[in-house]
Amino acid sequence: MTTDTTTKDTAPAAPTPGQTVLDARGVTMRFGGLTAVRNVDLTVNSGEIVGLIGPNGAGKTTFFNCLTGLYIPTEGEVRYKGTVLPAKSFKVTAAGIARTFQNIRLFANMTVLENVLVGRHTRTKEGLWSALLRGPGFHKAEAASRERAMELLKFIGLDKKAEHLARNLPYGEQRKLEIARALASEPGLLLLDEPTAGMNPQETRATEELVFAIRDMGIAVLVIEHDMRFIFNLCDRVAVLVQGEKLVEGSSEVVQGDERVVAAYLGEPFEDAPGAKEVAEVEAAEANAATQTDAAPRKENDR
Ligand SMILES: Nc1ncnc2c1ncn2[C@@H]1O[C@H](COP(=O)(O)OP(=O)(O)OP(=O)(O)O)[C@@H](O)[C@H]1O
Repeated sequence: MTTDTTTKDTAPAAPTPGQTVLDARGVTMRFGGLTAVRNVDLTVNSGEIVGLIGPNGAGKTTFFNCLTGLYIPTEGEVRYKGTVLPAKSFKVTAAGIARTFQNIRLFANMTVLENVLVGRHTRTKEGLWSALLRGPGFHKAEAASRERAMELLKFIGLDKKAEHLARNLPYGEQRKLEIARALASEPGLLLLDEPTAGMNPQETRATEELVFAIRDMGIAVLVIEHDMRFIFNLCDRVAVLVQGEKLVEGSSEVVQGDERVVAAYLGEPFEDAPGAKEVAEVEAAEANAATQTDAAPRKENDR
């Protein structure tokens, strides 16, 4: 284990290099008779960007929900920096895990800045009475929060639109704003659920750069995405879920070259896959039958 001898004058989220930030063990989630996630182990270390991929319905979002206190896993344990996570999402955020959602969840009628300020509530110490009475402590805390929120907006390139209503932002910027709001809770681990969904190639490329910059700020990242180019460019490690189970985990090169992943993702049987020969025979027989039907003379009552 590495010993940290540096003084703590850096950003609060900066972890010890190589430290295990997330440690999920044996996570299983059942909904009645359906096992959406089965016995999944996954770690994320500081300084890492880890990808989670898999076909639709593989259990990726359910796994995220198990990590963030939205679901209590049927079995298994999730630790953040060595401590078992509480089973409430706001406590998970306070512990240091922030997330974005597959479907944008902004406050559409609030400004861009206000949306980020909402994300800071787990980091402000001022309580309800302080907020209601609006004493000096409240004003100081509010000014510090606004300053940090503006820093984050500058970081993601939305500072010039701080006073715009969230609903008036183009789609790609709304996704960025979600990331800024998640960062406002000063996480040590950021979970991104399909951050480039609906984006054009330029926006996707910019998001890639943004995720690298977030990692460089000392925040570990776990990202779900269907855009394979994005994932393989970005991630130090990629885990593949198929039907709730982890099929493969490794570097981008290892995962891309794994024929089971290609088969699971593209639904194409790989060479020597069980049943591949039978499928080929059936397809050949069907093609043959179709040719014969086309060639056969029509009967009188077919007209
Ligand atoms: N709350 C729930 N109740 C019952 N079944 C659920 C629930 N949430 C998810 N499921 C089921 O669990 C399985 C995994 O779903 P999940 O959304 O986690 O997959 P996913 O890999 O994130 O898919 P996608 O890539 O399409 O978002 C699916 O069969 C889904 O229908």
